[in-house]
Amino acid sequence: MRIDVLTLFPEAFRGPLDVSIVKRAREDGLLDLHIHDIREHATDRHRTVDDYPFGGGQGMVMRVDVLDRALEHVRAQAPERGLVVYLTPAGERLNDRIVRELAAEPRLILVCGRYEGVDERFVEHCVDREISIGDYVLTGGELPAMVLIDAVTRHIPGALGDAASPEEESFADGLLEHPQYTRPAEYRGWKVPEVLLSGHHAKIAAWRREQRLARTRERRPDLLEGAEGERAPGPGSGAADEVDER
Ligand SMILES: Nc1nonc1C(=O)NC1CCNCC1
Repeated sequence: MRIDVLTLFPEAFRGPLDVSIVKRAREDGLLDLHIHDIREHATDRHRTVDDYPFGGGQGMVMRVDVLDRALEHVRAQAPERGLVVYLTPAGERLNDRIVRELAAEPRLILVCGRYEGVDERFVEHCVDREISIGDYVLTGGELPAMVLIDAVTRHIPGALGDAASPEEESFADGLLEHPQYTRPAEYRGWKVPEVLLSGHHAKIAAWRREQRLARTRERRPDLLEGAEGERAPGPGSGAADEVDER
C-alpha cells in the first residue's frame, strides 16, 4: 500500500511513523510512505501558500492553485490514482469501518490543512473523502494524518506479525477491549481475577467476552446500536493479541 501526505510541515512526521508497527511495515515493504511539502508548489518568491478569505473573516485560507499543483505533482509519482483524503473536523468521524475501507485502497493521498482550512474549490473538485478524527480543533491536519496512517497500517496483511490479526482487536466486532493483566499476580493487595489464573481457556474466553459486553454497555452504548453498531458483536474471540512491538 502506498500513502502520500501533502503537508506544510514534513518535519512533523519524523518520529511517530519511524517506530514500532509502522516502522516495521515500511521496512518490510508493506507500506510505501511519502511525505511531500506543499510549499514547494508555491510560485511566488515568498513561496505563498495561503491568502485572506474572500468575504472577510479571521485567519487565512490555503490556496486552491497551490494545493492542486501539489496534488497533481504527487499523483504523477505512482501509477495508481490514489484516493484523496482531506483531514478536517467537518469530515466523517473516523471509525473502524472507515479505517477498513481506507486500508483496502491501493493508494491514499492525505491532505493536511492548516490555518482556517483550504479553499472549498479544492475540496469540491480534488478531494474524494473528508475525514475527522474527532470533534475538537487541532492546529493542523498532521496529527490526524498520523492517526489515520497508524490505524490503516494495522490492517495491511502481515503488518501485525504472524501472531495477531486486526480481526481480534477492539472494535473488530463492535465491542471495547476487555481488561488486561500481567505479572505480578498480586501487588499492594491488588489481585488479578482468579479466572485468568485458572488455565481454563473456555472460562477465560467467556469472562473476557462478558467484560467486553459490560464495558461497551457502560461506556459506549452507542456502539451497540445505530451506525456504530453495524458490526454487531459476533462470536467472541477476545484472544489477547501477541503483537511484536519493536
Ligand atoms: N479534528 C480534526 N480531525 O481532522 N482534522 C482535524 C482538525 O482539527 N484540523 C484542523 C482544523 C483547524 N485548521 C487546522 C486543521
